[in-house]
Amino acid sequence: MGRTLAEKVWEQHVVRRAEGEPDLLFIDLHLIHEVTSPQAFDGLRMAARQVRRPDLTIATEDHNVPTVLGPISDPVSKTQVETLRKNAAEFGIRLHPMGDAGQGVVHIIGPQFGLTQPGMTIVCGDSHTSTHGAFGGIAFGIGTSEVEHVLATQTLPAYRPKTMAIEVSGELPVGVTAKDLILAIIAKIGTGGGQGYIVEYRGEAIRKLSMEGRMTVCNMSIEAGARAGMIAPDETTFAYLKGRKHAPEGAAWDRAVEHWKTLKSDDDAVFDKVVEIDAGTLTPFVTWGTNPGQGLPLGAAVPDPEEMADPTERSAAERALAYMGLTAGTPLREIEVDTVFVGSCTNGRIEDLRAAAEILRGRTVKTRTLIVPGSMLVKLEAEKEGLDKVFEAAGAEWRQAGCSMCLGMNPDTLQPGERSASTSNRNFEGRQGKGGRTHLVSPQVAAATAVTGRLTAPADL
Ligand SMILES: CC(C)[C@H](C(=O)O)[C@@H](O)C(=O)O
Ligand code: SF4
Repeated sequence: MGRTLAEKVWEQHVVRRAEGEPDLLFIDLHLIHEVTSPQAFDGLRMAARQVRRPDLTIATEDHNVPTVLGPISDPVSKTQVETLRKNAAEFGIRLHPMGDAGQGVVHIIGPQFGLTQPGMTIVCGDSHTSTHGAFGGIAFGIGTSEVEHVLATQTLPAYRPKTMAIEVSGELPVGVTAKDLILAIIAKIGTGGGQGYIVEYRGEAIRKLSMEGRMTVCNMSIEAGARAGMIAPDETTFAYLKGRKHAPEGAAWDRAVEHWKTLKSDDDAVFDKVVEIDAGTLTPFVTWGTNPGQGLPLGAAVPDPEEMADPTERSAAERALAYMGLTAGTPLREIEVDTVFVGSCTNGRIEDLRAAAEILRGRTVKTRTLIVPGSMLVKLEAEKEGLDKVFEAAGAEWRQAGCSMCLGMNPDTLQPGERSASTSNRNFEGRQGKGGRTHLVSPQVAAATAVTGRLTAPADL
């Protein structure tokens, strides 16, 4: 019987297997940030251990950094960042600190440097590590004790998840993006729908996505509860990687591509579960609630919990509407927002910024609008293209790289009761600041919303 892509990559990394025990996997790349690493390094110190493979480990500062130039004023954030610097120096780990040209959100810098490659196992103490699966590897988030294990041994014990195929047939209509697709997928299968699975996104619509789009899709796998998300590498993947700083070169590149071409599910591979979606039926998607599965097409209205048959779904919706300050039946297009955030590891890449700039060019924003490049390199690229000027002319704020308003761990937050349209991946209660209300959207919808002050698609402008 044929094997799935996930099974192939997994098998290639098993260094020890024993009956009734988790497999011990070799880890090809370990990404580190300031929030989930301090105790792991403390553990190493206490056990007098070294980092086994500093060459396969890379750190960046992202969650706690301010996105305006200047020092960190919050004492907790400052300590976390200083601790990471101390640990990186002591254990010999490459670090991209604030102000460094390589700094950025951990899931943006791996791919941009070509560190993220097909067929790899990649881990990080961060749930959105699934982003890297867009290159055809197995990438997943781990807890801090696992971070310590990987630092010490470059291996990780893990049980192999089941496999799910999400087949996306057809073509995304004009104006419908990878973000709309993944929001629609999560609304369909639910925030627990992927639990226990590695999802492989397949089909014509996936093949047509750029690497940026594929990363957006894989990024949010975790929001459907999946352990990881992945997409088989192809010419789009190879073209993206070629010439990047850590990509193989010359003969090594040719050998790598030969291997990468074998990384796909066999035609007769059997998935434990298959979900089918027709991309052609999709329209821009937005969330109305407090989990990423509570989403609807922008043309719909705020749903009525009374009409929900499932009691759990109904009470979740009631609570969400109360928190979000929304009334059932209100057209989503009439919801007014105070703030627009374009950024994060979901939509903080160059293509996302270009899309937002295209809409904002020659227009003026009605809301506070933060445009935050996912990395300093994205910032540089955007500035070379003059996108910063477009944003500033429209009245938006152009910032330094970081997680920013994706989560309230730095100065970019919502005030209680404030409402945002945000290109990030989580709309949980308080996610962007205590009492803040979040609508997850694509960069295109975010930019159009900034122009009107209401949830808007570019086609409405
Ligand atoms: C702070 C970190 C542990 C967290 C995560 O694991 O994802 C954050 O990145 C998030 O997006 O919620
Ligand atoms: S940008 Fe948001 S989702 Fe991504 S790592 Fe940072 S906080 Fe987590």
